[in-house]
Amino acid sequence: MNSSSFTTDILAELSHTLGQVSDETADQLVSAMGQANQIFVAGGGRSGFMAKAFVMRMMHMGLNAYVVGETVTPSLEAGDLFIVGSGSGETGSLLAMTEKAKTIGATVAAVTTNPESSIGKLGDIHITIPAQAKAEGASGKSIQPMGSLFEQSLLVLYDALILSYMDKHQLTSDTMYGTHANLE
Ligand SMILES: O=C([C@H](O)CO)[C@H](O)[C@H](O)COP(=O)(O)O
Repeated sequence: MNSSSFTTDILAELSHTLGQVSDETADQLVSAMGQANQIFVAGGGRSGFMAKAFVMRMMHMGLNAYVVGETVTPSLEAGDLFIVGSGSGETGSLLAMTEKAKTIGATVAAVTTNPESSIGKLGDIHITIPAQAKAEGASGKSIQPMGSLFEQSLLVLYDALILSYMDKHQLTSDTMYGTHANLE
């Protein structure tokens, strides 16, 4: 098979997977983004790359959003929003952070493949992306290796949340471009 056939298959997987994500829970997260003083997004490995992309867009929209683990990221406080994206919902460092965020009094939003996972169960808001998680093996849910389908779906979901927030707050690409980095 050539790469364009694989592209078609990947897009079909994304469409099928994201078509099953609940609008209701996604809307809950968009509302929480509007209410929080500060927003923290965590993710490991490739899920962490998607967190960085999401935080960049939230910054463009004027939100106080931070990637967990960066040197300039401040303290989480009670009432802040902590968003964790983890396909397995079991990554140890993320589980420890989620437990701490909960103890501090943050609202926890968990995006995982499994609401019954250790991280999923801690979510005040839980969004389920019904993709294959990294250690699931040949699940039949994806032709792609490991957690690729989850990680791609996570980026598209995060971008959909951005569009929803923009729509609710009458933001445009032009206004957001005003906060884009000018040292690049
Ligand atoms: O980078 C990843 C790996 O390549 C799996 O495809 C994962 O995103 C990373 O290991 C974090 O795992 P999850 O917390 O299960 O998303």
